[in-house]
Amino acid sequence: MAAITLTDVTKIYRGEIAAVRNITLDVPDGAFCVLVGPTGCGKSTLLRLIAGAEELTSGLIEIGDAARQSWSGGRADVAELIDASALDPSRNVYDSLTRGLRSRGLPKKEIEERALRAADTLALGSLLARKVGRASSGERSLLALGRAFAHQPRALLFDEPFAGLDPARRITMRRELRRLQRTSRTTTLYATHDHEDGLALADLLVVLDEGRVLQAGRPAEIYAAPVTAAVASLVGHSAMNLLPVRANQTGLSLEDGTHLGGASVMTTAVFATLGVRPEHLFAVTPGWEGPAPAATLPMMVDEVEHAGAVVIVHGSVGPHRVVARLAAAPQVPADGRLRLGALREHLHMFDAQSGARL
Ligand SMILES: Nc1ncnc2c1ncn2[C@@H]1O[C@H](COP(=O)(O)OP(=O)(O)OP(=O)(O)O)[C@@H](O)[C@H]1O
Repeated sequence: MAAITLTDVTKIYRGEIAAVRNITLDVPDGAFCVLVGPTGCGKSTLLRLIAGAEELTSGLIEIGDAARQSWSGGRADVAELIDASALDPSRNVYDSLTRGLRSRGLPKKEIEERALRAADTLALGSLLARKVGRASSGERSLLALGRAFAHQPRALLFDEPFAGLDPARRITMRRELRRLQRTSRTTTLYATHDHEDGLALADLLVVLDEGRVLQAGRPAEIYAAPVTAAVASLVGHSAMNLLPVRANQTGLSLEDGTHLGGASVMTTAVFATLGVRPEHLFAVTPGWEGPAPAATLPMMVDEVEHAGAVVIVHGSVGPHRVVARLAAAPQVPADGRLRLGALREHLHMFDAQSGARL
């Protein structure tokens, strides 16, 4: 297998659209790297550059001992870009699984062995004679995975591979992919909008925006200490609540003067952005006996949504929208006012101007 090293990689389309800007990144051999970021942040372009399907504007891409400074065409045995929607619907599943192997001229017996092993692992054995066009979208996603791992390239590149699947199927496929990747130790890059995918799958999580890397590291580190307010809003089960505050020794207050507590949070007076994740808020109801909150948000509740194991409460704190994910439905008084608390270790402070973590 192979490590992937990007040095100062830039892609500018038509001389003006900077899709990828000066990206330097090391993906260790055998790692599962997830690229997350909003639409248009450059995820697909980066994968296509690594696959050799796009010409680099500048920089260097190394995959093991194969390096690319200018475009010379991708080599599927080096880095293969997997796309379930690109499967030919008129082929049968077996043909589809083996196509890339045949074009590489591998011996017939090895092709058969690899294909049957992949079909067996993914429970596709009973579908081998079926036309791809007659397979369900979940089966096609499995087939795309099977092809990817049967080919055994040095690196695998996935671009939103499970985008069309229902949530339950998505989670199963995600687990399947992670299992196959762990077994084969194939260096994998996986692009997604879904930050939960990133948190669940990645050894290395890379947060992109506007063609740049905002932060790269272990998912748990990025979740616990996002380097900027922008990263905080891009990584988590849902976006972090961000509130502009004035902070000093006496605590945190909103621009309308509402005091939020937080006396020991900042020692110097600053204009800042307070960040707190929805899942880190709790309802401080009368008779509350849990830990004392370091800061409290007086919320005017406008919607309580029951979402299975959690309850999602929507409302506003001053003029700002706030969301809380609570373990149980809170008792909201008739006036709609609910005090939400957060512990010190769950309060994130960012510079109001630059967004940098304070
Ligand atoms: N062939 C192209 N020609 C011109 N501009 C392009 C081309 N491909 C992508 N872009 C632009 O480059 C930027 C990055 O696009 P890219 O598709 O890489 O983003 P993305 O993060 O994968 O988005 P999405 O999540 O929507 O797939 C966008 O502004 C896009 O419009």
